[in-house]
Amino acid sequence: MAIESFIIKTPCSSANIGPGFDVIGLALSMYLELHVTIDRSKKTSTYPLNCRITYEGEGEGTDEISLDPEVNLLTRVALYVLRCHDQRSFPCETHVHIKNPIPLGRGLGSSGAAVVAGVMLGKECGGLKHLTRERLFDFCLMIERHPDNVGAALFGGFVGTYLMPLKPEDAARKEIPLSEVLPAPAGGIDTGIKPPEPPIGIGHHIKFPWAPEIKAVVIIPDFEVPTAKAREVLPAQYPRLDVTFNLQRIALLPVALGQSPPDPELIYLAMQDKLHQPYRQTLIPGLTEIVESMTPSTQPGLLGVCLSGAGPTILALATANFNEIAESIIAKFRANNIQCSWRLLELAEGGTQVLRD
Ligand SMILES: Nc1ncnc2c1ncn2[C@@H]1O[C@H](COP(=O)(O)OP(=O)(O)OP(=O)(O)O)[C@@H](O)[C@H]1O
Ligand SMILES: N[C@@H](CCO)C(=O)O
Repeated sequence: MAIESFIIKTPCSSANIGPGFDVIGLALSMYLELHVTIDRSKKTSTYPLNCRITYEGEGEGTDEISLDPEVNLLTRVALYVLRCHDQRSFPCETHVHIKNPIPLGRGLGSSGAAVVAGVMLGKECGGLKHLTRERLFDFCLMIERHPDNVGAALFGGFVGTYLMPLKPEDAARKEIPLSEVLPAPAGGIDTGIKPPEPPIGIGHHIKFPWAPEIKAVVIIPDFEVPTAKAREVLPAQYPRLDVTFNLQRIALLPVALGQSPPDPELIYLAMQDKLHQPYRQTLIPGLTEIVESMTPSTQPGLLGVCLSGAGPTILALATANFNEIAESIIAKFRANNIQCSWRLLELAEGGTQVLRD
């Protein structure tokens, strides 16, 4: 067949869910889509690396989204996977049309979704059938070092994620990133040299049950907080009491959110945090007030509220009165001169899918 086409569909995600900093991820029903066409009848291409990128959605036409395949986050990641398998460029001629409804830099895992869709694009374009989802997770972790968003976007559902310590010989490899997020994927600009393959089994995940009554209200402020900036405000060390506070709640969280019918008081308690939200208040005016004032007793239907990922989006888990809950949070942001939009989302169970006719 001269023309091959497929769609890669990856959910957005909310990380942390309060106490589970860099551990817990929740895949939600807003999807990044890549509509890919490979026209193998073409023997040469005028596009760099044989790849034409078109884009619609969040960030369209801005500097944040490059249409150069060596620069765009999604295609850079795909090239990293291809180059680890001795393929220097995309098949001739590849067209990737990106449809992205996930707002950038808002705490809904836009970069995690781009990284996951990118590794899947590399696998599909390269015909790399041997790459399992677990192995693709290793590739994702070479680019986005915290596993919560990428774990949820790749595997779907409500997940706990964890990293295995690198072996001493891998930790000594200069090209294995030890920082949180690489400025460029391992291997970087094409030097003609095969980039370093990720160590095997860097990251793992476990799926938790999710009560079907629970929906996610996401309130999205109209400004960005880049994840790197939201990590810079965190301290290098924490008081023991604060760590214990989070450990006690993270032990409750997966049980509390899996029980049907949900217990609002238990969930509210289980979603509290002292490790990242108090520090991020400096970047997100109104955050502490929202988290402290929104309770199941003041808002019927509400289960719990937290910062989504690195923010500024607020995640409210609820079983009813979604509109009232969203309006109440929007009013608190408005008092700080911040405008918001909101969406009602559901658990995205399946993770990243590749759809073919
Ligand atoms: N579909 C995409 N295509 C290309 N680049 C993207 C895409 N989605 C996100 N990005 C890149 O990722 C950056 C946002 O990443 P960042 O980690 O700061 O925020 P986030 O992933 O939205 O939030 P969080 O990690 O807190 O959930 C954007 O500025 C853009 O450079
Ligand atoms: N766990 C990460 C998620 C953001 O990508 C953080 O809170 O910084």
